[in-house]
Formats: sequence, C-alpha cells, structure tokens
Amino acid sequence: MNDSSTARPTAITDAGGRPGLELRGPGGCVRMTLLGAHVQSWIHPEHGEVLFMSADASYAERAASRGGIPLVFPWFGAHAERKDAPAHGFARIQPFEVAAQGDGPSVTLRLSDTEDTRALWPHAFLAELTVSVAETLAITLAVTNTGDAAFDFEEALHSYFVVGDVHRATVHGLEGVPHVESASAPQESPPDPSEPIGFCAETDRIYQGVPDRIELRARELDRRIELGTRGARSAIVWNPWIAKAAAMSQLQGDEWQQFVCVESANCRENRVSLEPGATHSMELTLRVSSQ
Ligand SMILES: O=P(O)(O)OC[C@H]1O[C@H](O)[C@H](O)[C@@H](O)[C@@H]1O
Repeated sequence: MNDSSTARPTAITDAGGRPGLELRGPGGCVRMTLLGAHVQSWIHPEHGEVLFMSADASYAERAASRGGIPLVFPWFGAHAERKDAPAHGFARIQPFEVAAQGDGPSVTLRLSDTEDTRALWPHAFLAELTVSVAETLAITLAVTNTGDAAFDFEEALHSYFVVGDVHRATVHGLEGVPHVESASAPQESPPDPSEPIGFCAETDRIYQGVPDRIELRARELDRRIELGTRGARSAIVWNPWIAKAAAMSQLQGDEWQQFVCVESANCRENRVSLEPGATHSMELTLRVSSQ
C-alpha cells in the first residue's frame, strides 16, 4: 500500500447528483451512494470495471438503480402479504448515514428504523454495511435487533457482475447444492445438477445450504471472480434472458447478455431469526483474477 493507492473515503455524487463516497485501495476504486448503501462501481486496477450498471439505470432521488450491489433487506423478492411494499425490501431506497470512517479505504454506513420503515415492517433495527477495499473488496452487513421482541428477516448482497457474454459465463461451487428454480421461462431440459452452472435461458435459482466459496468465470473477459462468504446460507443465480429483460425497467436492449447476478443471501428457509439485542453478520469478500 502507498499513499497514491490508498486514501480515506472522499465525498462524491453519483450520475444523479446523489451523495456518495469513493474508496481507493490496492484492489481498486469503489464508488457507492448513501441511498441504499449501494456499491455502484468497482474498478479493479488490472481488470477494469467488475460490476455491471445499466446504461438505462435511474438515478432519481429514491430510485434503486439497476446494477452494482443493491442491498436487499428485510425481505427478499415480493413482500409476503403486501402488494404495495417495495420488492426486495426497503433498504435499497432508504438514505443511509455514515457511521464510521477509517484512515484507509473503509467506511460503515448505517440505517435504523423510522416511521416509514415501521409502517412497512414493525421492528426496531440497526443495519450497518461496512465496505473495505484492500487487495479484495470486502462487504459486511450486520443487522442488530434494537427492539424488545424477536424478528425474522431476509437479506442479500445482490451483486451484478460484468461477464462480457453471458453465454460464456459459468458458476462453480454450487454443484449438487439443492435449489429452487423460479424463472418463468427456464431452460426446457433441467440442467445437470452435478455440472457447473451455464446460461442458455432465463435463470432465477435460489440455492440453499451453500458453501463459503463460489466462483464466477467469465471466459469472454478472461476473468474469475471468487465470492468468499461468512454467514450466508443462500445464493441466488440470476439472468433474465431475452423476454424478461425486454419487460424489465432500467435495462437496455441486449444488456442482459453482459451480466450475471450471483447474490449472497439468507432467505426463505434460511431467513435469519434475531432475539432482542442480538446481531447477525453476513460477509462477502470478492477477489478478481485471470482464468
Ligand atoms: O428488478 P429487481 O426488483 O431489482 O429484481 C431483480 C431480480 O432479483 C432477484 O435476483 C430475483 O431472484 C429475480 O426474480 C428478480 O427479477
């Protein structure tokens, strides 16, 4: 590490003028916005941009921009009962505040319950997202129950990775792990569960009881991304493919071919139960290398 590659976080604004932070470390430059504690970009010194962000992403005041690493909390997908509740929880459309800043490229952002969040989810909580750039990009989401009754929640770091060409991308490490496919138009013959995951149709799978290391390989870019996790029992592998992409907001033309989401999560049967005063942490460490 030296002074030119490592620095305290600096204040920035994103493409919509929303406040954020830039972190520079030996592993590259990370830009994030305070809205949703959303990591929008990671430029690796050798490999360039690691995270996909749509050219059609909205940066409106309270928009969850499509791409980067949106934070999913406290429910995954649609709300179980309320149709008016935002998909993937409210955290990604809430403004976080800076809780702590290191001397180096590290920052902790925090969100706690407000009247708005309690109207959607009646619990007292503190959610803290810490981002550090060393040789790797490390992200920890710590959720504390600050109320006096136990609650359950779901969470995900919904990482969108640039792969160049989705047809030439594969996910390794989930062979033999049980999953549920929820794509509306999945591939016609079910994939061989003992093989690495390839992409030839809409893919929207929730894997449960996952290992602590998963790898995404992007042959088009001669790139491997290693996802190391602690405290994440679920993983979601997602690409919308042609028809779903065409119906989605904030996604341009053929952009579906450029990314794969590998999400580190605790959801459905692996949702987290927290007693009053207890904290649960989920950690994700991303490392990029050549194939
Ligand atoms: O459009 P969003 O609310 O950001 O969700 C994007 C996608 O997120 C997850 O990966 C889900 O498994 C998908 O079903 C969903 O379409």
